[in-house]
Amino acid sequence: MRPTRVVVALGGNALEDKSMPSTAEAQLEVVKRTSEYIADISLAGYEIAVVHGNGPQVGRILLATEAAKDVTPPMPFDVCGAMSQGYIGYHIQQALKFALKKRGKNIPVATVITQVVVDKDDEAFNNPTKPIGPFYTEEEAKKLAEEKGYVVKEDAGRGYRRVVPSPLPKKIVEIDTIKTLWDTTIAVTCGGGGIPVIEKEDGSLEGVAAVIDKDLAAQRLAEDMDADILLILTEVEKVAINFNKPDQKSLDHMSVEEALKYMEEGHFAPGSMLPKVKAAVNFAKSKPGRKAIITSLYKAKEALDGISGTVIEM
Ligand SMILES: Nc1ncnc2c1ncn2[C@@H]1O[C@H](COP(=O)(O)OP(=O)(O)O)[C@@H](O)[C@H]1O
Ligand SMILES: NC(=O)OP(=O)(O)O
Repeated sequence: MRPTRVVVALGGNALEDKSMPSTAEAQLEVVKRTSEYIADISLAGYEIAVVHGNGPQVGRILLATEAAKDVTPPMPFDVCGAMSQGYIGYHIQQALKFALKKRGKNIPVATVITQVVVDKDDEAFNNPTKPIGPFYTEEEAKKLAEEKGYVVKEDAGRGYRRVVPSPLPKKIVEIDTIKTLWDTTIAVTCGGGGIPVIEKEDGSLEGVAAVIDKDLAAQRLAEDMDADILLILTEVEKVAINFNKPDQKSLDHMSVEEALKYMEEGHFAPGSMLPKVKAAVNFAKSKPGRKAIITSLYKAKEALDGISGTVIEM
């Protein structure tokens, strides 16, 4: 029997600690901590690939390149996405390799700079929803909207952020490379949801200004790799209904049918929990036996052991 295949999607708290400065050095410290949890999953015998977010990081790269426009030409949006995959992947490679080594496991870890095809007519291009970069006050946000033409939105009660289009992931361009690597290597792939590209009539690809949701890209990857489990790691141990209300109730399990009903009732915030539940539902119903788990990074191993997290299955 082949080992259980798990696609791990890492949320923002796996890369950043809000109490630390938003520097590359601080990110590496957090990634070292995160890698201990991922290495434990690998040590337990699961075959894994790692997907990560990039909202704060790609936003900061864009700000830096805009701010430096008088000294060097600004980088296009898709290139900023590629840069975010590169430096986050580098940190994961370094930290995860070491965490595995400490556990006596000599497994290669490699980042695949990944392009993901989106539909050029995706309606997301007319309705930006994906928050990127830092948080702003309402006043700062209004000023940025006026001066730079940013679209800004309130982000789940946490402040204002720039939002960009987030089209659906259709096809992972480098999937054959990921399949080739799978048996020998932990691939860090589809970072930041993948660099969004559109297919042109002549078959060539062109990068576009957008950020794909990494949980939906992880779902695409999990299906393409015939994974058994999509493990979505975030800040909360379990998904809740009536979230942040006096009658909040954490869930150990949701059938696909229940999840769809809760979605319709508005229990999951758009831009945070909703895409995770959508990705989980899509994966769970894509083939019998597949399941998704949403839990915190710190409970990841326990969730795989069946004693934590919210399981979503048919
Ligand atoms: N129904 C819900 N149950 C649990 N958490 C929820 C719910 N609705 C919104 N959330 C919020 O969603 C957050 C996860 O989304 P987000 O921080 O955007 O993800 P990521 O970990 O990928 O960066 C949780 O930490 C929680 O604050
Ligand atoms: N690309 C993406 O989904 O990033 P975040 O998880 O940081 O929002």
